Amino acid sequence: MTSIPKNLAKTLDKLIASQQGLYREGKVADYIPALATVSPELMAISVATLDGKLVGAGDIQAPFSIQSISKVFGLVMAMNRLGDSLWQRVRMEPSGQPFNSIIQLEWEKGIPRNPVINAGALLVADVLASHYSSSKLAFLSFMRHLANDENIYIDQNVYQSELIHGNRNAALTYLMKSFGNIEAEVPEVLSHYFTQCSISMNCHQLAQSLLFLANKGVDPRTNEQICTRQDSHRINAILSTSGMYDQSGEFAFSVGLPAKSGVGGGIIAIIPNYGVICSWSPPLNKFGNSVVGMNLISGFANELGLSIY
Ligand SMILES: NC(=O)CC[C@H](N)C(=O)O
Repeated sequence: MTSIPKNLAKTLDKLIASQQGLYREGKVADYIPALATVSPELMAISVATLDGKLVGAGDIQAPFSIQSISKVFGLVMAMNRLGDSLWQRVRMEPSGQPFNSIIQLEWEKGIPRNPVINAGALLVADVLASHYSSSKLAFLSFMRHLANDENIYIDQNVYQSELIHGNRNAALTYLMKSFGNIEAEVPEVLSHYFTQCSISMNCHQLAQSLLFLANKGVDPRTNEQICTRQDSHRINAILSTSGMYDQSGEFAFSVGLPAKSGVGGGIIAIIPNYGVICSWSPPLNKFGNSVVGMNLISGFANELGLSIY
């Protein structure tokens, strides 16, 4: 069991100070033009613990586009709805390819490698779109419930930008549909997926929302079972092997925590039986992971010796 440092706030302040200027090593995502308008200099880190501490440093109140971090929440909803039959439509293997790659999907007959690359998340979006009468509303309600904040919103500017520039995601979904692995109409699936990616949240909200994954599926603030214990272990396993895309091996090697990144520059990392870290800094490396965000999480994890391996 990890020992909680008394001076958590000081540790986080020092980490933020150590990263000044390093955002220049990355590049803010611009394939979704609305994301390119965010200041590259913003950065934040939050840590939420199972015993109710919430500590942060930097721009912790600034909302950002959660992008692929939303894939974790979508997966929880789909696992709760479908149970084990979900795994007949999507696998749980690392892809060894960029997050939006198409090439593997045809070889593997429209079955995505895992639910956190785009193909897999679009498959999950199809599950939600076909099993909820209003999946977008259900998703937003789920996020508001977990964050305990009714003000969490969908950034319409980002949504429109994704819709206009979403040809690759459309191609992935049509390809899966051609193999019979998509039930709803493709535009409906895309609309759900872009909606969940366009949700804005800050580091404090994201860290708190994911505490259940560090606590065997139970939200420690309310004792509510958000997913089964087995599913929380499975999700953490998928995040460990695939959550940082084609840099997941390096992240496991150097940090050793289940994690998920998004092209908005956010990263969440689960510390089992302890809490959740969320970091944010918009400039990304070539894998689509935040440069400074990774430094912040690895700095914290290494200082406290948090690797699960
Ligand atoms: N890695 C990501 O955050 C990708 C999400 C983004 N909405 C996309 O589909 O390309």
